[in-house]
Amino acid sequence: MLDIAIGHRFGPDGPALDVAFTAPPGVTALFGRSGAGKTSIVRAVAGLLKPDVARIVVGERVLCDSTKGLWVPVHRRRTGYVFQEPRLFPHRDVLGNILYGAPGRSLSQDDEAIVDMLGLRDLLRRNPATLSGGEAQRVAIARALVSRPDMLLMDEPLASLDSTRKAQILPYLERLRAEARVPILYVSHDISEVARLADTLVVLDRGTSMAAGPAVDLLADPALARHIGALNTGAVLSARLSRADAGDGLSEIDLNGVRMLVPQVAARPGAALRLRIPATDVMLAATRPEGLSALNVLPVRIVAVEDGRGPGVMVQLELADTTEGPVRLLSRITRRSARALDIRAGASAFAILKTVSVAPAAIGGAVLTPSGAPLSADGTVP
Ligand SMILES: Nc1ncnc2c1ncn2[C@@H]1O[C@H](COP(=O)(O)OP(=O)(O)OP(=O)(O)O)[C@@H](O)[C@H]1O
Repeated sequence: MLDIAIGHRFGPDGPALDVAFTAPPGVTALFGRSGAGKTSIVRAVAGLLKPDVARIVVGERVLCDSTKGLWVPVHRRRTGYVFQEPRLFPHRDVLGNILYGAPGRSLSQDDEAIVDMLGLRDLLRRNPATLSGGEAQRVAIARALVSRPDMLLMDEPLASLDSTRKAQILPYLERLRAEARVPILYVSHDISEVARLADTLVVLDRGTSMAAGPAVDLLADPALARHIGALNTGAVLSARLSRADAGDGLSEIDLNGVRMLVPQVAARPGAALRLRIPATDVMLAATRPEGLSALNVLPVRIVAVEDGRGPGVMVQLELADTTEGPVRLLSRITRRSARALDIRAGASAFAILKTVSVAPAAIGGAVLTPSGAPLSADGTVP
């Protein structure tokens, strides 16, 4: 459990930070535009920034409570910090970097498990200068974990990597989420990363926490689109792989009884998948369109229409033919189209999804290359 309340002002006329959220165990993503206050929160949790007023509790440990004058210094906080750049020590090999906080010690059994989880076994004697950006970042994560932190702070850990390296390291982070027993505070401005990794999402806007809650719910909340950004809003759905090879490089997935085609997924039938469908990739039609190249045309019911500030509206939809629980999507269309199609709550319509609109990098639980091709077993792009 993570309990954070921070009030701070950077100088008399400087920007203010006023955030409060509680997060269950797992990955909590801090998401917001540049200057929203993400790094300041992480620095306050680490003990590097002393807010004017704050109460920060990690699990059972109170790290800071300004009403009681309680302030645990940085070196006693037991937080592991991973920065955007790996910041490895160039004069030590990988093993020396991993054990930096424990000089003279060798890898314990638990450390060995961390090394294996992050795929570093064959790199232990390498000089950091010879590592790829993704490998170096995995070493930085191992170094943070080996110090046995109560909490892992990751500030844009993938931001300096290109999309191929990102795709390679994401499965390790998914493993970390599953296996690390510590809460993870994860800063990112990449919504597909957030959709893939976050259990809890905290949406920040100009120093204020606008919303905090389950990532799946918030990412699909039409009312939050103005803070998340229309381009970033989209449904995050759980699906099962029904046919890995549905021909033509496609797989068939099952969304509570509704079948959908996506770029081929490298997993066994029945595998659980996490799917992100950006609102801007969902079109609407009042009648079933004919002669369309899109493979996924799905009958839907309109749940809500949320007016934005610009020319667009955010439409919340529910798939009509589900056999189990409801499946909700979002569609962003222009206000003009909404009027022309008479889109209003309760009406029926058809949602049109192009297969390519299911971004491969946004599919969790299976590893795909940017082209949609499956990764080879060792995580490299074939
Ligand atoms: N030490 C400081 N003195 C003055 N202003 C600061 C200081 N640290 C941060 N700020 C300001 O506080 C605001 C929040 O900064 P912060 O770095 O937390 O944002 P962020 O969401 O992490 O942004 P980015 O995505 O660009 O890293 C910004 O306006 C920043 O300029």
